[in-house]
Amino acid sequence: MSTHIGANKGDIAKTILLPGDPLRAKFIAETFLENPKQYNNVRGMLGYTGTYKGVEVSVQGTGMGIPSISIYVHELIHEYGVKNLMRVGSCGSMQEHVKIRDVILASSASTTSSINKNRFRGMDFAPTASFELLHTAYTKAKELGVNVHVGNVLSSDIFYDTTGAAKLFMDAGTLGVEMEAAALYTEAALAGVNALTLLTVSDSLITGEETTALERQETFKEMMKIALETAVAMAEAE
Ligand SMILES: O=P(O)(O)O[C@H]1O[C@H](CO)[C@@H](O)[C@H]1O
Ligand SMILES: O=c1cc[nH]c(=O)[nH]1
Repeated sequence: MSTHIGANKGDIAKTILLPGDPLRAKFIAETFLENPKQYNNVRGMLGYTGTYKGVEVSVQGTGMGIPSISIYVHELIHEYGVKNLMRVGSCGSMQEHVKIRDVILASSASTTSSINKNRFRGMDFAPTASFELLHTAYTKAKELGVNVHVGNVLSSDIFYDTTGAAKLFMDAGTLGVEMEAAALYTEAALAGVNALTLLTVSDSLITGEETTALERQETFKEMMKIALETAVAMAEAE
């Protein structure tokens, strides 16, 4: 096992879905995977491996925020050899044309976190999605008829942000706000593996609308299907 994941080498698939919420990991495993086996319960951060359309896929909760996802992604890549990492999360819309229940594919992620400033000695690294995963996921989203947007998101360190930072990023066309994509992209880039963030819009910073828990579960299914179909396409392309 690694420090935070109680799996043996070989227990975790090459391609993984990463929801922030460990119960979303359980839901994905139980709803979509054949023969899901739970490989992790350390800190209640559930992880499972099963198959989807014959392709081995894992799903691992990552918790909320950059420090938490950074730990899981680092161990998944460096201790378990994971190569394709797809975050499946929720976000707040920052643009009028991005509606509740739409899906965003984050081509890039700005951040209010200082983590990359520290890593890159005060210089700005641009956390970017893998083109192959992004292109494949966009194609699958269109095939599934999902209302999808592609663009920049903001990975914020503060959920209840009263600093006014959100407005600066909105004015620059940022599509939505969440809390992890910039870290996922940076960890993946440093290791030379593929990463993508898919987000379902759960609320709007513009209108104040929110989805109910049930609505969120149902509409999150579209994002989950896009990610799983992308996993199959990546396996077929090998
Ligand atoms: O739904 P998840 O994947 O947790 O993502 C979003 O929800 C959490 C905040 O409620 C943060 O983790 C944010 O990034
Ligand atoms: O980080 C998040 C996630 C969902 N909605 C938000 O407004 N922020």
